[in-house]
Amino acid sequence: MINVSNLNVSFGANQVLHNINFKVAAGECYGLVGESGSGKSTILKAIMGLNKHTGTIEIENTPLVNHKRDKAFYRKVQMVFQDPYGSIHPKHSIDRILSEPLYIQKFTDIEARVCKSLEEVGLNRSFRYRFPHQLSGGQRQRVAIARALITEPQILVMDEPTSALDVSVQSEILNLLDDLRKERNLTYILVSHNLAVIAHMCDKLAVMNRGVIIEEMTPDVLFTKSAKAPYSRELIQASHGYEAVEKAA
Ligand SMILES: Nc1ncnc2c1ncn2[C@@H]1O[C@H](COP(=O)(O)OP(=O)(O)OP(=O)(O)O)[C@@H](O)[C@H]1O
Repeated sequence: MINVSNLNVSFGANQVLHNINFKVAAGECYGLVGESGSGKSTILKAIMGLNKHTGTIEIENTPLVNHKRDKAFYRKVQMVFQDPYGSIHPKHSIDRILSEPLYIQKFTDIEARVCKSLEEVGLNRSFRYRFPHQLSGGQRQRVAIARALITEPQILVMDEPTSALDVSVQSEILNLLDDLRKERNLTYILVSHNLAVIAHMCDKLAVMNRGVIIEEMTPDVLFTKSAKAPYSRELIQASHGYEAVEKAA
């Protein structure tokens, strides 16, 4: 479904991604973990065409050209950001926020789709007439997820989608994302610094350090502490998230 090969990104003389290679199968959740500054967000931004890059990014065996992304791309791939307050327009009603992508993609049954998408993320219809500042952080992230999914993309790319939320709300949103993936056979790429989140959500993960993928593994490697690379072992040892993983196991 997604095939990234020899991806390189530089900002001026500073090369921040070095030969990144990974594949994500349809219906899979692929995690990216690593310290702050390791290049996780830069990979997502390259996929979304938000920064210049070299190398190849293929979606369903079709290479994306340069860093430009067209309407057909956004029909297939959508992004959910860390901060729902920053990613949805603060002065637009929820109805307008959810309707806009439908108009852009030339859907006709807009009202029915808006109501259905609110229902799917656990918000009732009355939310249509509210504004972002009237919602809690968790409700705003539900709206951001509804907006990302309203045009029925196949792929969601997510950058720390729960880290701006209260701990009590984080698992609700993660469970919602997990359920939606299973219901719709969606493909996810999920960035998180929290190994417990990645272990809970992902089928496979890549450990990153300084713009390089150090090791790819399945979540059971986190549970069994059987990472191969010394850096991955250190990251797992150092992670509070890993303690949570151990407790949950
Ligand atoms: N627009 C930019 N201009 C210059 N340097 C940038 C830019 N965006 C990112 N970088 C640099 O690229 C490197 C990787 O950043 P990136 O945000 O991808 O890391 P990250 O792993 O997502 O970190 P975090 O977990 O803190 O979000 C960092 O050194 C960062 O300073």
